[in-house]
Amino acid sequence: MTAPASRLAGGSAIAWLVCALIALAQYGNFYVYDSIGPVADLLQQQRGFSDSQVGLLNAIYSLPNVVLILLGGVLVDRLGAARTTLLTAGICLVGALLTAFSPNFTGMAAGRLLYGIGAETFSIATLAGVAQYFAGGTVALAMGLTLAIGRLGSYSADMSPTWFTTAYASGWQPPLVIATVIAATSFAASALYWWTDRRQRGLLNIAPVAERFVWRDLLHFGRAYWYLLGLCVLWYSVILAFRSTFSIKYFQHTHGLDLAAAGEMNSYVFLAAVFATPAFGWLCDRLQRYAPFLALGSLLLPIALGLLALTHTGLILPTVLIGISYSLVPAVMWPLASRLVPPARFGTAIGLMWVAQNAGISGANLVAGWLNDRAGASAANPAGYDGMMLFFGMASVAGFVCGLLLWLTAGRRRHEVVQATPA
Ligand SMILES: NCCCC[C@H](N)C(=O)NCC(=O)O
Repeated sequence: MTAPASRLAGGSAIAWLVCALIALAQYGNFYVYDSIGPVADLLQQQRGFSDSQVGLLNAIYSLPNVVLILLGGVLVDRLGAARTTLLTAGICLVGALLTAFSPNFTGMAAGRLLYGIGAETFSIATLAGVAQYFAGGTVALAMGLTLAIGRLGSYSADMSPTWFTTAYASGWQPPLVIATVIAATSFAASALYWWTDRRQRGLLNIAPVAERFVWRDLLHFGRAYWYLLGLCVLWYSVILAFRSTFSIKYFQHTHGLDLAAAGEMNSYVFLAAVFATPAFGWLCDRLQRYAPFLALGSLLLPIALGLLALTHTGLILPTVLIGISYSLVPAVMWPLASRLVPPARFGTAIGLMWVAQNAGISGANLVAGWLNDRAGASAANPAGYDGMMLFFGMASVAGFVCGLLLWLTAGRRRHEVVQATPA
C-alpha cells in the first residue's frame, strides 16, 4: 500500500473533491458487487442455475484475491493510487459487461472473476488515495465517508427491484445491464479523480513511499492481531455470503416475501450502515474503547441468525441486529487494527487480513450454495435452508469467540488507552 511522503493539505477543496470522486467510484463498485443477490431467484427460474452456481458467482470474486491482494499493493506502489484506481475501475467495467451479456454460466462467472480481480485492488487504491489527500486528523472521517457512500451502493442494489420494477419484470438481464451502467459511472469518476490528481501532482510534486507486504513481519504480530484476523475472516464470510448472496432468496422462500419486499428488507442493513458506521467510529474514538464494541458487534450476528432460523419473531428484529453488527464491526475493526500493530507493519497486517478474508468469503459462498443444493432448498422446501443457517450460525459464534478473546487479551481499558501496543 502507498503512504504519502508529503501530503496535500487535508480538508482542502481539492482533497474533498478527490474524496467525493473516490466515494462516487466506490458507490458503483459496491453496487455491482451486490447486484447478484437480487437476481439470484431469477437466475434460477429463467436460466436454471443451482445455488452452488449462484454462490460461485460471488465466490469467484474473492477467490483470485487470496493471492492478488498482495500484488495489488505492489501495483499501487508502482503505478500510484490514481492510476491504479482508473486501471482497476476499467477492469471492473469489462467484468460487469461480461457478466450482463454472457450467453451462459461460464461467461458470467468469467465476468465476475474479472470484476473481482479489479475490485479488491481498486479498494486498496482508493484507501491509499484518500490517505494521500488527508493528513492525520481527518483521514478516518474521509475513509469513513467513502465507506459509507460505498454502503449506499449496496443499499441501492437491494432497492433496485423496487426502483426498477420494469427492468426486473423483464428478467435477469436488464438489472445486470443497469449494474454495468453504474460500473461505467464508477469508471468515469475514477477517470476524473486520475485527471485531477495528475494536475495536482504536477503542481505539488508528491512522492509516495512504499509500505510493502513483508512476510517476516508476520512473526512479530501479537496474539490479539491473530484473534482480530480470525474475527475478520469469520464475520465477513458470514455477513457477505448471507447478505450479499443468499438472504434475498432466503427471505423470498422462507418468509414468503416477493422480490421487491425481500430486497427492501435486506437493504435496511446497508442503509443503517451509511449513517451508523461513521457515527460508531466517532463514538469509539471519543470513548477510546474499541474491543468491547467489536465483541458486541460480533455477538449480534449469531443472535440475529438464531432468531431468523429458530423463531417466528419476523424479519424486523434480526434485520435491526444485523444492521447494528454491519455498522459496528467495520467501524471498529480497521481503527483497532491500526492500534494493535506498529504503523510500519500496518500494510502487511491489512494485506494478510484481506487475503484470509477473501479465502473465507469465497469458501462460505461455495459451502452455503452446496448445502442448499444438497438439501433441495426452495420455496417449496424452506427447511432446505436449515443447513446453510446452521453453518452461518456456527461460523458467526466462532467469530464472536475470537472477538471475546481479543477483548480479554488486549481490549481492557488499560490496554486501549495506550496507543499501538502490540499484545
Ligand atoms: N464490497 C464487498 C467486499 C469488500 C471486501 C473488502 N476486502 C473489505 O473488507 N472492505 C471493507 C468493508 O467493510 O466493506
